[in-house]
Amino acid sequence: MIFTLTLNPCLDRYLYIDDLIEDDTVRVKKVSDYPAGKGIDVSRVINELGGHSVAIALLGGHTGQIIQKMLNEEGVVYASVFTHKETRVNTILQKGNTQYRMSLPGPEVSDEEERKIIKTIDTLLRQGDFLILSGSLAKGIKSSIYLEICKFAKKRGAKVYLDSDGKPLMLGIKCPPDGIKPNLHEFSRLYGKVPESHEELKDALIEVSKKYGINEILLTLGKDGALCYVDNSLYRVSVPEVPVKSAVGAGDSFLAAYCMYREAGKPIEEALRVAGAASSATVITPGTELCHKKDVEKLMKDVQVERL
Ligand SMILES: O=P(O)(O)OC[C@@]1(O)O[C@H](CO)[C@@H](O)[C@@H]1O
Repeated sequence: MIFTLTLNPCLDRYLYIDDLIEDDTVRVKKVSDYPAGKGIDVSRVINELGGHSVAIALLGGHTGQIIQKMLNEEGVVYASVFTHKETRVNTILQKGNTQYRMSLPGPEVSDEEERKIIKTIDTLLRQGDFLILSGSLAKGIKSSIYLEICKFAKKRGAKVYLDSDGKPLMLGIKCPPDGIKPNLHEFSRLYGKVPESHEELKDALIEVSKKYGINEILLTLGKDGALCYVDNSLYRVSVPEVPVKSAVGAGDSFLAAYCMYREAGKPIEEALRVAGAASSATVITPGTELCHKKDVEKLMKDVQVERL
């Protein structure tokens, strides 16, 4: 089974506007809401592709109830620890193809709520399961939480993937997780500088993998696809040029499809191909609707996976 963990979920609210003018009223043409947060996005993509996962999340208040309702409607299985504090609403201003993404800090989480989440994972996780730890941490959650969860999950024999940033990522990789899915900014912070060429990027991937003992690094590069280092081999994933509707969640879609295929025992190349197709399919879909299975199937033939 695949479990995703979202410690700072959100409702992604898109406000479609024609103009953003200083000191003037901005008339919103359309509003669209989606249940989100990186782990929830991963579970929604797995569900859309016909796979199985449980989204473990800390949800709260009216927004938390809305998210639960939306997940129920989509048929996404979740295990939530429910609090009275409002889950955040992340606002995305969409002006044509331009997005302004406002990410909120999230509510204060108590030690007791943190313990309940850990107990939920402890109750559900079995040997051979995949655990995907995704996103930022709500206020009050200690930055070593991913490190702690990773340690006990690995002791239990689960595979752990980490997709975060800043201190939670820097501490979490010390476990180390089996895999990480950084973008170029996050990866550069791990490496210590921005790689200046493609050659340096390849060397950097190997260096980071060896330094921290991370077996799978899935570096997503937006329209340039991905560069991945898995089981001591480098892979380039090239994606087709597609019309961009919203790139929000493209990285989550990559990780979702990859983990779904790996958990099902599929070869690395196949998992990377579907991952590339899922991220492209998300880019052509508006809002945080994420991908549609039919688009993923259609785009598969246009994704190239090359072992370097
Ligand atoms: O603030 P975090 O937890 O880092 O990321 C939250 C978020 O930006 O990530 C998803 C896209 O990856 C969005 O659905 C959501 O709004």
